[in-house]
Amino acid sequence: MKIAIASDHGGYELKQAIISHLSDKGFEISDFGVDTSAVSVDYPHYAKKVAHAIINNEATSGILVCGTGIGMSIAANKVPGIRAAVVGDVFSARATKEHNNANIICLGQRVLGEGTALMIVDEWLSSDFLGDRHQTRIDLIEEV
Ligand SMILES: O=C(CO)[C@H](O)[C@H](O)[C@H](O)COP(=O)(O)O
Repeated sequence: MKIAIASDHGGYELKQAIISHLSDKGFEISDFGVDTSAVSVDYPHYAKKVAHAIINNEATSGILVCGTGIGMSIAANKVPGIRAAVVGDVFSARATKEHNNANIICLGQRVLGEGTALMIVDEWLSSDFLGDRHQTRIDLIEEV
């Protein structure tokens, strides 16, 4: 499983912690930046990079980190085929894979502690889409 990840300046430290955590577990990571929290950047550029990596099959799952996760999710969901979910708890992490087949999760460094964030990432990556009625609903989303 190849993971694409990016953050803005408001999510840099958590992005680095996630990269370290997932690298230790053997995941292949593509880091689309940023490389520092010291420079203010515009999160849509980074959401676009990860969303396109997913759509172009360069990665199977994407993780976006900003202050809240919200701006990243709004931007990523503009790309057709992207289902980006802001997640703040472990139950939702599992549900957004099982029910929504979210291909990107968005996390807020200014909202979440690092321990919770890493548990969310682990739960999402280890869960499976349930299909069936949930696929019907995803198909309806695509029609919207
Ligand atoms: O887009 C966001 C809010 O949904 C992110 O949290 C950004 O990281 C945040 O807006 C950045 O804010 P800053 O004041 O420019 O650091």
